Amino acid sequence: MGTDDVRIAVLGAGSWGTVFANIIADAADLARQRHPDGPAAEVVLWGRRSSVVDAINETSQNPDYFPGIALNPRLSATADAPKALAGADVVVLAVPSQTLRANLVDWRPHLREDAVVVSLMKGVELGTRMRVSQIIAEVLEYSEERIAVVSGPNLAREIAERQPATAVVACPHEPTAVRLQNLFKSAYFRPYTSTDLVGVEIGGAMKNVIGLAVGVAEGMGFGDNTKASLITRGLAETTRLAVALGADEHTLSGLAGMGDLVATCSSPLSRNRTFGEKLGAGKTLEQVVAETKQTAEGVKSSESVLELGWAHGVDMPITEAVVKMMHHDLSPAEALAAFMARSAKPERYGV
Ligand SMILES: NC(=O)C1=CN([C@@H]2O[C@H](COP(=O)(O)OP(=O)(O)OC[C@H]3O[C@@H](n4cnc5c(N)ncnc54)[C@H](O)[C@@H]3O)[C@@H](O)[C@H]2O)C=CC1
Ligand SMILES: O=C(CO)COP(=O)(O)O
Repeated sequence: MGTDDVRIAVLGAGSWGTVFANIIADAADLARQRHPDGPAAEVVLWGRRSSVVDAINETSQNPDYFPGIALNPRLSATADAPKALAGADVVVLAVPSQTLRANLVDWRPHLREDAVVVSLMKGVELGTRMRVSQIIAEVLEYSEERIAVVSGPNLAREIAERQPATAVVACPHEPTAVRLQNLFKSAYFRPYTSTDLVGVEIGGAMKNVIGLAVGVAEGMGFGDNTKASLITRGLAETTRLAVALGADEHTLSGLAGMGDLVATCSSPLSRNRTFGEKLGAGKTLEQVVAETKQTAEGVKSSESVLELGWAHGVDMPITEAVVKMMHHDLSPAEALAAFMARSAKPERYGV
């Protein structure tokens, strides 16, 4: 590798980690076409299961998640995390957020001293109520210019098919966000920058919770008025929480707020919406959990975001209903009745 070349490790070969690694490999090819003498980027993907790793290396496909979709042939995979991390300038994290802390403790000794870490995760940690960037800062003891987040309307399957999409790369230190924007910008993936880490992360965590509620409404057979009402009041709830935590309210009308909320709540590809839909259609929580093979972050994060709301005096009625349905045996019909019986209010209230 040349001195300006970049090595990027993506940790997590599930749905989004695989597709994001592919975006970076495609972006690197595009950059090389435009500037043949410019720095090269090498992308390596870490996965837990050797069957997935072998398939990526041998067939340039991830058959467990995207059978038939051709990944960039320059994308390599390994089941050896220290090997993936060796010399990596940029480390991208794509595991379920409740598992991150334990994984990071294992990975920490293998990270380069000056590595930049990027979270693709959309959750809030149970117990600590920490956003993912806060977990990274605590475990790795990194300063803010070395921690970034990517979030937006990014249903992995569509981007695996190289359909056009946009996202936000957020870091309080703008030059880091711009550097990452350049590494991730491909012919079909257009990242914007932001310095509002709090707004981008709360938008990502909350859209999963609201996606569960919209899914329940879908499963109960309700139509577009109900779903539009939940999306809009969900955005109000998200914005109240984010602003209470220090975010810029405009972030929540952007790609990582409204954009992701609309994509998640409209799409049968969303795992959170699908989870809610099954519950709304009458399946038991145990049945739905047993049928859900991929990560539906909102199920667990609903509890931590509700606690964040309580701690900051923020009214979060949709989140509260979701928590009661996911964790306290409230039926969808009871949740709906309680929501509609709330006291009358002006459209805009609270923080
Ligand atoms: N799939 C999507 O469309 C998008 C997902 N995200 C976010 O990306 C994050 C990852 O989600 P997905 O890749 O979709 O989930 P996934 O369920 O498809 O994949 C998760 C991966 O993590 C691995 N994993 C599970 N438990 C683990 C553990 N304890 N330690 C290490 N690895 C473990 C699994 O083997 C799998 O490879 C989530 O926070 C999600 O909200 C963000 C944008 C889009
Ligand atoms: O984050 C996503 C879309 O931006 C993916 O949503 P789900 O996790 O609900 O599938």
